[in-house]
Amino acid sequence: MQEMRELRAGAGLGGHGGGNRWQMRELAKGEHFDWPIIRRALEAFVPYWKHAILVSFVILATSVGGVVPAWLTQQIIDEGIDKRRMSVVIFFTLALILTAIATGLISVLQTWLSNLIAQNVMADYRMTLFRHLQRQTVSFFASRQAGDLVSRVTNDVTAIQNVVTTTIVGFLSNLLSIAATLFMMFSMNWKLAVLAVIVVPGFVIPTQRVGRARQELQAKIQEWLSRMTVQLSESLGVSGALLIRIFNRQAAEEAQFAESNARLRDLQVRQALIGRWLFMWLGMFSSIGPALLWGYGGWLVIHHQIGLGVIVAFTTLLSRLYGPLNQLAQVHVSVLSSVALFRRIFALLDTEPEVRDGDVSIPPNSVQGQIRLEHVWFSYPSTGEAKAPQDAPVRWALKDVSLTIEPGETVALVGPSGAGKTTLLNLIPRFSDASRGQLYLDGMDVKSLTLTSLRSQMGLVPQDPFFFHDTVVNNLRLAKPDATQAEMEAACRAAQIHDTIAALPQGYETVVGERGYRLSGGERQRLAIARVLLQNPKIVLLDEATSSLDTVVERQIQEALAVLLQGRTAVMIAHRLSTILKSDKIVVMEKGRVIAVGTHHSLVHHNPLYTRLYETQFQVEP
Ligand SMILES: Nc1ncnc2c1ncn2[C@@H]1O[C@H](COP(=O)(O)OP(=O)(O)OP(=O)(O)O)[C@@H](O)[C@H]1O
Repeated sequence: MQEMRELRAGAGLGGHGGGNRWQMRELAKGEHFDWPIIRRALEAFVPYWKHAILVSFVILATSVGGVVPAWLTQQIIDEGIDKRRMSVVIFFTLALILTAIATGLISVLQTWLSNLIAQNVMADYRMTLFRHLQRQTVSFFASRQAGDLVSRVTNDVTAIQNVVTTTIVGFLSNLLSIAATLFMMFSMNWKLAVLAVIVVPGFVIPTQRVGRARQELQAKIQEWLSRMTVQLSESLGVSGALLIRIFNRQAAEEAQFAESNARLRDLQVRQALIGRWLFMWLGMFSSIGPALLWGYGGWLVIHHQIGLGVIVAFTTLLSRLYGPLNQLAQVHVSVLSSVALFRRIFALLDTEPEVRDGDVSIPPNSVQGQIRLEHVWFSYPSTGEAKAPQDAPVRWALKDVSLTIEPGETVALVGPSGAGKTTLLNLIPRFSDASRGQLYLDGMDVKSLTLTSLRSQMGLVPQDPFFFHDTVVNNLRLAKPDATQAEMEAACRAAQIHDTIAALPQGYETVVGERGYRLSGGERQRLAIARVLLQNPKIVLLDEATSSLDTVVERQIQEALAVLLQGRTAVMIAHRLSTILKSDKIVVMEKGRVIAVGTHHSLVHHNPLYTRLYETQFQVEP
């Protein structure tokens, strides 16, 4: 629930409007003025210091420009109209028009500059985050929700816009506006200025209090809304609907919905009323303030202490005092919500990649393909929601695994679910590093090699191969960017997939993947094999699909595999008897340990676990 709320809070911060302020307040809850974070956040603005200085001058000009019309109006009334001097009236009227044009132009400049800074800082952060995420290991992504990461890179960063416009520019322009207004008021008439300032608490305090009450209600509304949304999406989805009907939960579901429905209704009525009272109060005050001004100011005019123009000027200045004061009173919320946002961004930036790059670069296909594991132990780091308590015993996914795979050998990893087969396979391309022990490629410690050169030596056929939403050609070219059409077709022929691709609507130019043309499981596997063939690595890592396939597809895959394995070192998580029979060596794993190594014949009647797997799990082709 908390995570969802964080997501929502992050999601909405880019926009403007009523809910936005609530979300900022929600984010700011429990936050404090964390100076190191504020300093680090400001560092991102350093490259744009010239723009920042310029924008400060522009804000100063807008603030001063905002009070000038009040002074000009006073001049028109007191020096022009009152003294019947038309030339003065014309002069100051023109000045009024020019000021309006000038402030309009300056405000455009301000918007342009502040957006330029915000968008640049945002683009910098997006790039830094994306680059940083590219350096993370696969298990980093396994332990996080994809949606959360996407939201950090998009929404959290988008919220930086808010930091610039609301927090920095807002703070500065409100402060300067108030200063300019007060200066103007006190220089016109200090007595009236004091009266105007006395009225301030009447404006600011109720707005603050009612604002807080509204936000608390809004928090409750959001909570009930989210409960309702969860219930709706669960109960109106096929699986949920099925579950509800099987367990006869319709009545209970209705009761639950009725409760959130009623709560929402009551809360929203209350929220609407709170708003009404505030508007009534503010409406009243925005009339009472000027009324008091007119009353007292009128007395001063009658006693010849001020001109009529001063009162008129004061009434326009009043709005320039109360609005900014109100906003300034809320600035701590936007500062704190910005701190919370940057804290989230920095937390992500500070996660060190689990796998560090080595220095030694080996040319592609220069290795023999010997893989050696020496006393390898591995435990998955616990992160996020799955974080284990400090004193919890380490859960080893691999325990003291020692194994040598000779060049050109085909090795099948077998074992029950959770035995550690995938974990072992993932250590070879360094998707993760062993917690203890060493892994060698041709006698070289894999940690000493650069990740790029290490990975270019090996091809991977995962259990459920993934293709980008792109053409077949571009998905194939991931393996070899300069592959010619002929090379690609040759690889696809060898992998028994050419005919299938040729028959697609646009042949090799058909878009496949996520929302493109859906290839079947067997087709995906063969296309993945073609991709590895194109890459032509010395080492092949393969996670065989568990699903049963029909005879034709099965034969096609076996033929494709036969080509793939020729002259290469292969480590396969095997599920099919035919694959296992073809391998030179079978490694039997259980609970993270290697319990036996041998051929099918040496194991089948001598290793009880292997015998059991053989009898129950290995899929025998029809
Ligand atoms: N990302 C992860 N985070 C934490 N634990 C994990 C992670 N992936 C796997 N494990 C745990 O590590 C152990 C070994 O898992 P692994 O996936 O290597 O087994 P496997 O033999 O490949 O199983 P299967 O045949 O079901 O895929 C299991 O206990 C599993 O729960």
